[in-house]
Amino acid sequence: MTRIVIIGGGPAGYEAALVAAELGAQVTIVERDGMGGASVLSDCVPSKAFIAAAGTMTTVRDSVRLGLQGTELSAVGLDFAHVNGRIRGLAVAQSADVHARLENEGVEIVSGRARLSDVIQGLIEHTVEVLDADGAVTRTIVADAVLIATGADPRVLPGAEPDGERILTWRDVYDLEEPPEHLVVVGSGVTGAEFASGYLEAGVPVTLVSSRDQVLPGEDSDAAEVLEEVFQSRGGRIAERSRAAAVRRTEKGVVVELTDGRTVEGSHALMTVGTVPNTGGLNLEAVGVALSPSGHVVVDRVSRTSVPGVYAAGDVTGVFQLASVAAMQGRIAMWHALGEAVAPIRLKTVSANVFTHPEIATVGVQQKTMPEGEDVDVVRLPLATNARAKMSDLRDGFVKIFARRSTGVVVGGVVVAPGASELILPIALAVTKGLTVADLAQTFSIYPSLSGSITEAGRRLMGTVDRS
Ligand SMILES: Cc1cc2nc3c(=O)[nH]c(=O)nc-3n(C[C@H](O)[C@H](O)[C@H](O)COP(=O)(O)OP(=O)(O)OC[C@H]3O[C@@H](n4cnc5c(N)ncnc54)[C@H](O)[C@@H]3O)c2cc1C
Ligand SMILES: NC(=O)c1ccc[n+]([C@@H]2O[C@H](COP(=O)([O-])OP(=O)(O)OC[C@H]3O[C@@H](n4cnc5c(N)ncnc54)[C@H](O)[C@@H]3O)[C@@H](O)[C@H]2O)c1
Repeated sequence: MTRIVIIGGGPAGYEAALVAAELGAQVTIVERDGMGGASVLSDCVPSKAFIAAAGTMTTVRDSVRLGLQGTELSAVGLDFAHVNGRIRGLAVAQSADVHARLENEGVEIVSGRARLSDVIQGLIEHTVEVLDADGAVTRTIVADAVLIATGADPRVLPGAEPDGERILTWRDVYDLEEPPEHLVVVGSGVTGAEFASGYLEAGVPVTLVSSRDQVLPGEDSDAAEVLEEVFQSRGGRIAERSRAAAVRRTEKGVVVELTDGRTVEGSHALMTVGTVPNTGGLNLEAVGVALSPSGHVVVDRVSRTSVPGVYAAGDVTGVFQLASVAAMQGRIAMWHALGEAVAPIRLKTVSANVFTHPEIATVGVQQKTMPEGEDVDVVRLPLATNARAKMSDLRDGFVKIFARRSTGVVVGGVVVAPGASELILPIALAVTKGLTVADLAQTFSIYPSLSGSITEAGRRLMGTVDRS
């Protein structure tokens, strides 16, 4: 029986464990915090649960525009202690579900911190040590294949070290009993944008410190523009082209010092300036596992590292920091290690969503990365022209589809809308399966529906397909 040891119980680790167990391997997973990993306990699941509560509050407040009355709709608020208590409970319950599922599938779960401990490089077997909280080795496990799935932690800006009270990382916010009087979010990547949007929707005054010309520098520019407009129209402030040099505590709150000498004051600062891969203490260099200049574990498209029999998946590889990609990299590693036929990961088909208000979902080819002169046509339909959107008073957002002019094959798309994370699926399916704009155009969508804009975009693009 092939022996597999997995270090880290996040989506990369637990999805890999499920595949390996199903294929009959003897699987041990070592986790230092809790099953589900940071994704379930502190990052993805809690943030989306908070955003769900805050979004509901905005929906109720905005329903005044649809004619709802009877209570003080425009003044409803969030009970932070309740919301955060519910989120902590939800994370623990989700972690317990993952734990139970793994146990049911026969996976051995070991609590502790693991590290590789091969004494000689190049052997066919690998050795993993498990350490307790005091650093004592409690167990040594021999494996035919090891998966490193240790994730990433918040990057700490020197001079702005989190204290868990006023200077926070995104993992500290669920301990707040009261809403911040004024939250300064430092960093406008996906994490910063989501928290800035979520807290604003929760009724908290927010200033977003963005080091770039536009928030969400990696996303579609039109989408980022819509987000900025909505954020500012709801009273959010954006300090553009502002790089934080340090964050200081004051008597009443915090001061964020910018590199150009300006300052931004608030009651709390939320640091969202990126992540660092969790490779420390794993003994990777000694075992010969190559790291990139950014400190991520280098992997190929079937999750192999530079050491035969040692695989890596998820945020520790820095490939695409998404739970879905982590899970797929983990599964692929196990299929490969256990001799199954496996296709290398196809990153061009990954769909991703920014859970702001409105949401921004993307898949495939994007304008920012498209080489000049590419044989690609684009159509953009504003949400405001969609009948269903009008009925619900949705004004901000659009559907954008990219298709090859020569063949009509759909190669990418962007949806900016409430629920964009659900609406992107037909476009993702088209990109993954090489469907054409005609396939979209000829699909019956419901009338009235937001997805009607996707089939309509297909019809518009049909007219541009090269028929020569
Ligand atoms: C605020 C936030 C929101 C996000 N929202 C989304 C989202 O909506 N959708 C999405 O797709 N992605 C989202 N992401 C990204 C997503 O959370 C990550 O891509 C995902 O968690 C990566 O999974 P992983 O298994 O690689 O690592 P993790 O989930 O970080 O799990 C790694 C685990 O390894 C454990 N570990 C580390 N070192 C050791 C060791 N030496 N021994 C034993 N255990 C160890 C850690 O305790 C941890 O539990 C979000 C990220 C952040 C920061
Ligand atoms: N919905 C989702 O799927 C989701 C949600 C959150 C995070 N994630 C993923 O997690 C990963 C990490 O995202 P992130 O947003 O935490 O990190 P990031 O590295 O993507 O963004 C950090 C931002 O902080 C800025 N920054 C750095 N130093 C700064 C300073 N001193 N002052 C001001 N700004 C500064 C950077 O320019 C950058 O724009 C990403 O790959 C992201 O896609 C995904």
